[in-house]
Amino acid sequence: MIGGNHERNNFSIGVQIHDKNSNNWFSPIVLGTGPKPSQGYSAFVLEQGRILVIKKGSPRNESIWFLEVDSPYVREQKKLLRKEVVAWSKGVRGNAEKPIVISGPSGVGKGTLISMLMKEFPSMFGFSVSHTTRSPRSMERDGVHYHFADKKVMEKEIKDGKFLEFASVHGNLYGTSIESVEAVTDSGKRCILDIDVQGARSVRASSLDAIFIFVCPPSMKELEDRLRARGTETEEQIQKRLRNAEAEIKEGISSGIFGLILYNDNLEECYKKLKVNRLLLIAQNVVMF
Ligand SMILES: Nc1ncnc2c1ncn2[C@@H]1O[C@H](COP(=O)(O)OP(=O)(O)OP(=O)(O)O)[C@@H](O)[C@H]1O
Ligand SMILES: Nc1nc2c(ncn2[C@@H]2O[C@H](COP(=O)(O)O)[C@@H](O)[C@H]2O)c(=O)[nH]1
Repeated sequence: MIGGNHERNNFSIGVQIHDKNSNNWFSPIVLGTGPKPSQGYSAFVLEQGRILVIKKGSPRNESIWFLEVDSPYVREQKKLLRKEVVAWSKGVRGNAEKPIVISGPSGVGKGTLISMLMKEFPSMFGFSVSHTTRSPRSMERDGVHYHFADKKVMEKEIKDGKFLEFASVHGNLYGTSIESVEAVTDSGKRCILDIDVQGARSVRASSLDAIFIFVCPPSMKELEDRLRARGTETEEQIQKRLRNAEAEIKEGISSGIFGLILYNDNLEECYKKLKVNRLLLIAQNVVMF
């Protein structure tokens, strides 16, 4: 049941589950941010374990919401949290631009390609600033490159449902907050997410309709050279990232998560392919370059 609650003079939208066997009602963990309390919502049960919530008479570009009850994302969260879980996700009617998820092993050039795209099309693309528990590099600024977070605080925020996805990557916690994605989409730009393969898998299982791109290095030797030349990691961290890279590349190429696989050999060539294949990306065909 989705309904209005009066709690300490605050009107809020609550969710309760009815267990037919015991005839009991209980409150699940509610992940994500639901619609703002107001009157005039309608709910429609959709296939794939989702309920569409829409406000009557809202303008075409106003947000609509999905309450995920039994989607792959919710099933995954139930397993992780060992509790009953439902999740709100935001949808947009009209010509909303799909977010772009870019993954690939550390050092392959994702950040470089994203910077080029944002520099050339500043009003078209916006970067989703992730949270991480790793320490900032000398050139990195809090709130610009990452939200540098305390592990306990971030874990609590994950439990509170503030993250679209999160993963332990190379020994640190990384995650995309719902707020970070909304900040970009609310500004009318297409959101770009630079996240690892585990994160991409979680986004794929969520109801965020995105385009998924995997960036591959021309060889492991070249990847190693790029990581070393960047000079941001210790030898131990480079070795860890290279070990993880092998599994990430295997999964990136074979998992079917990614609609486009780009080889970043020559940077300019790779960037051109990223730009000219926008139509192919949108069609979500698997293309190898
Ligand atoms: N095609 C290329 N040829 C040579 N060097 C490149 C190429 N693409 C990127 N680089 C260089 O490789 C290094 C790693 O690139 P970048 O930091 O963009 O990788 P990344 O995939 O974002 O890594 P991480 O996942 O660790 O953030 C940088 O020094 C960058 O200048
Ligand atoms: N699952 C997520 N992965 C993320 C996120 N933000 C970044 N990343 C990935 O982490 C590695 C390492 O990044 P680095 O900045 O320490 O070099 C890289 O592959 C990123 O794609 C996130 O929010 N979620």
